[in-house]
Amino acid sequence: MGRMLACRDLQLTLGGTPILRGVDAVFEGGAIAVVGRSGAGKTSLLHCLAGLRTPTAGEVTFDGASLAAMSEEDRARLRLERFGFVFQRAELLGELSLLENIALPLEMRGEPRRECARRAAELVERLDLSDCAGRRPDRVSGGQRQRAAVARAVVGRPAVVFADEPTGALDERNGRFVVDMLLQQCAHESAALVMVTHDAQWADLCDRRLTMADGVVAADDVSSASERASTGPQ
Ligand SMILES: Nc1ncnc2c1ncn2[C@@H]1O[C@H](COP(=O)(O)OP(=O)(O)OP(=O)(O)O)[C@@H](O)[C@H]1O
Repeated sequence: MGRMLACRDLQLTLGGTPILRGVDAVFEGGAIAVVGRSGAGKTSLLHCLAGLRTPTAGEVTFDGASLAAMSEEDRARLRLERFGFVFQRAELLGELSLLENIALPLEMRGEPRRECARRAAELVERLDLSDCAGRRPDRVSGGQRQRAAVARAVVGRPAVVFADEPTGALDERNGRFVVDMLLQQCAHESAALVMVTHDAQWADLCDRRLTMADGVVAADDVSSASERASTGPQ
């Protein structure tokens, strides 16, 4: 895989305060954890990479194209068609069932109804949501909501899934289940995963760990999970 997503000398200043102070990184696929202390700039980096926020200086490119050079409409299309998102709280639409929420990105793209329904049903099955797919988000557990958010993020076969503290609202057991599902589904759909987390145990499950400190990349390591995988069984 080539240089799918990259940023060069990325800077973000908000209200006169430098938040990102020159971030260089290349994301070529696999699962990347973005870690670091509170306030280090993890969420700000994720928002810039995903085209949700315009950096003050520097550049983000996706498949070689600069996000800043695109019109807002083209960036919105990029987010809808090539990116998937999972936030700390699932942010599902309360008036729709889980199944309808999962199908929504495909419907917004104007895909045929039958295909939307087929694909959403496939994700419901894969994420073990069959029992509650017809219910609204306020009638299911936090773990089920977050699994539906994972399904919605991958339903459109994105190139990159951005997850910001996807387990923040869950207990450890449900958190582990959601991270496992997220990793599994991204691998299944060949999507890269960029996951902001403060939790070292989730970062260890990723292939790579980008450590942010004070608005810059302090370390960029291959994580132990990936080293174990490449070493193979002894
Ligand atoms: N709109 C804003 N205006 C001014 N400062 C902001 C704004 N948004 C965020 N910040 C500051 O930018 C810094 C980085 O925030 P960011 O949310 O990117 O960090 P983070 O590493 O994700 O933190 P956390 O782990 O607590 O979520 C923080 O010091 C935050 O207070």
